[in-house]
Amino acid sequence: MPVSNQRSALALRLGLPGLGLLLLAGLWGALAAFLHFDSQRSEEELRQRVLGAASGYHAFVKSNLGQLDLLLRALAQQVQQHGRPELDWFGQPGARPAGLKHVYVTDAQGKIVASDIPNLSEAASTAVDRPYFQQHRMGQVRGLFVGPPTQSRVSGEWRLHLSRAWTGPDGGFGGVVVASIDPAYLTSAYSRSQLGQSGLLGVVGLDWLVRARRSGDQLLFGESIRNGQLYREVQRAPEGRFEARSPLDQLERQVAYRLLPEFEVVSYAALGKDEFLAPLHARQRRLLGIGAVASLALLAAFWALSGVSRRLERSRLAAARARTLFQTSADAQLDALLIFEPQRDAQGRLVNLRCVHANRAACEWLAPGQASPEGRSLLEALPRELAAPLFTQCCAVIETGQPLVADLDLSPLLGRRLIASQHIVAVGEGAALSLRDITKLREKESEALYNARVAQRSERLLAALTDAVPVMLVHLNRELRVTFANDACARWLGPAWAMAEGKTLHELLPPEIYAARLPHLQRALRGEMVEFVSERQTELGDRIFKNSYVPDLDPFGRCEGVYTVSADVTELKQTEERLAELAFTDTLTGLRNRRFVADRLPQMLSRARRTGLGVGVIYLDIDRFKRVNDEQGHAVGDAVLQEFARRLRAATRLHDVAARFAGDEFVVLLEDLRQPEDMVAVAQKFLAALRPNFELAEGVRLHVSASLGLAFSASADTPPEALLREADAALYEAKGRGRDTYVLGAGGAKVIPLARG
Ligand SMILES: Nc1nc2c(ncn2[C@@H]2O[C@H](COP(=O)(O)OP(=O)(O)OP(=O)(O)O)[C@@H](O)[C@H]2O)c(=O)[nH]1
Repeated sequence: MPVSNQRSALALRLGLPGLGLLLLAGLWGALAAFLHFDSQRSEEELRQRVLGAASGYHAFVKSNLGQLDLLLRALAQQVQQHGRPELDWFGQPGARPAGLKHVYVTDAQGKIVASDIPNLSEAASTAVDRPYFQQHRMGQVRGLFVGPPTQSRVSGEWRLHLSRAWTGPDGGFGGVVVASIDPAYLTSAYSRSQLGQSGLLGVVGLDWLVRARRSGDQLLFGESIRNGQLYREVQRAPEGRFEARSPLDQLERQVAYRLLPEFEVVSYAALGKDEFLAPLHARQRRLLGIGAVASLALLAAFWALSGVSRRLERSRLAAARARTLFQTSADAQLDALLIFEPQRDAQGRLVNLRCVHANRAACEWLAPGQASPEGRSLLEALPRELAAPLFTQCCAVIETGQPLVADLDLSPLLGRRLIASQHIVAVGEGAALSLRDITKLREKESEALYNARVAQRSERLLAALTDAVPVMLVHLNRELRVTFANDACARWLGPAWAMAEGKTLHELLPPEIYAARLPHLQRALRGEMVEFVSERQTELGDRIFKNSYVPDLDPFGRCEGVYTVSADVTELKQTEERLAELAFTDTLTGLRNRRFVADRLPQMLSRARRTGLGVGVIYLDIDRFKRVNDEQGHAVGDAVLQEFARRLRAATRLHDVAARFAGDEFVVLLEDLRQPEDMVAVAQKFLAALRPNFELAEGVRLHVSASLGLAFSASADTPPEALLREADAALYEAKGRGRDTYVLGAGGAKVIPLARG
């Protein structure tokens, strides 16, 4: 990040909270100053108001006491001059001072000698016990004495006695003149509008008994305040101002007082501090509230502003990171990327495109060996043959907003093969061009196309082959569902197999055939190669098939299905059978041959064990056959052999075997013989069959005889060779006996029981 950006970010990060704190400090500083000033001003106003009130009250008290004093002076003078006072004028309107209740005069003994009190009782007509009388009689008071308030014995009302001594005719103490006033009158100057509810007006004597005191509606008389602050203040100065909490009502007041030395009283006025300063306090609370709300609002505003600034900063950082990331990743990617912004003329026509970004691949592909296109116009930065069509395409994309995808052959420009896939998309007001190297992709595509064609050809070939071969080819998946069946299946197994794909073998095969095939299929699905031969009826008749079940293994050796290959081996089997037949047949005579005897004789002996019947072997040899050959020729010899064979076969039962053993030797195998003698009848039958002359071709007429050796056995334990040897030995003996006869072999006859049951 550039250094200037870092500085401005730091300034923004620290500046906003700093500014907020500064504003807060300023706000609270101004508020504190104002509150302080306001408080000072209010307290000063309180002081001035108290002083004003005290001053006014002082004048009120002084004036009223002065008037009463004048009255008492006049009264005392009148008494002194005339012996008794004239009190009638007190009753005249305007003559009686306000607040004055009564006046009376006492003699030197305290007896009330004149009074405006009507019907004064005897008990009440003396003032000898009154403090003011005693004070005057003792000569302790020279002027007006403002006595402490007393409560009337008669009415119970409070009275304040203002008294003055009068001088008797002898120049001594003559008595006192007294004016009783309502002490409340002294506080009648109390103005609620000026003093409020907790203000105070009061007069206290220097005996520190309250003459009268009013606060709000509360009046108080005669209370001692010697322990109060006023007492201490008056000791210090005759007038002054102080602040104190009243012990009487516990209210804090600003008090101003002034001594009236001529009446020995102190007048004082006070204002309740809380009440007077209540508007100030309310204002202060209001202002503090406003200050708190303003602070909160300020804090909230700055918090929001810092939040916005932090978000802005984060966004700016994220944008810078994204820009760097974009630049790095764009340079790292293999695709070429260019971003253009449009440049328009005054009429809004798109006249040029300016490249605002080109990554490394773009520089290498589109402007090889030249300066980066960044910051330059498309038409200048890129080779003309490339720039002109690109300009047209980009303009079209910008104007229509439709992306454009096309292939771009950069081979001529680069001198090497490079096919690029070109994508142009509208980005903002401009366009982004990206190019991807798809040379290999295109090569692979054409290779794939070629391979697909080859594969199609191979597939067609395979289909032609599989359909042409006389083999049924089927592929089954693991669920034994047909995925492929060649045409041969439909030809042999019926039209259902033409659409066998997707069907299960269970659906396609008759139940008994399916049951027979299933074990083989299961073995093949386990990975085993299975081969077997089966016969079945097909559309082309009964056929024999050689079946091979080949497991379809994937590269990991897992069996995914089974290929079944069923080849029609009917002809092959028939050929095999024919060949087998030929192998067991003597070609000259058509009888069985020596190999057949060797194959069948052991089987007969095995059967003999189960049936309990015997097996017989008759060995026959044509007598003096050599002479026939020699005299008649070999062809006649063959004809003799053929005729001999014919007569032998005719005389042999169907299940017995007549075979030419070799040359002129024949063997007949007999089964189910009860005893050796049963063979004798057969031998005689043979000899009888030979007896008629042999009528041969070309008029040749011959008498042919044969010698027979007979052997018998009813035991499977008898080796076939031994039985043949025994028959051969018997034949040899028959030859020795002159030929044309038979001999029953002795060995077999002796050891084998001839008959059973
Ligand atoms: N024509 C013809 N002659 C054969 C064939 N096989 C063997 N021979 C002849 O059959 C004759 C058999 O003679 P032997 O059995 O040895 O003697 P034999 O003349 O029959 O006299 P005995 O058997 O002692 O009565 C030989 O001359 C053989 O050449 C054949 O296939 N065709």
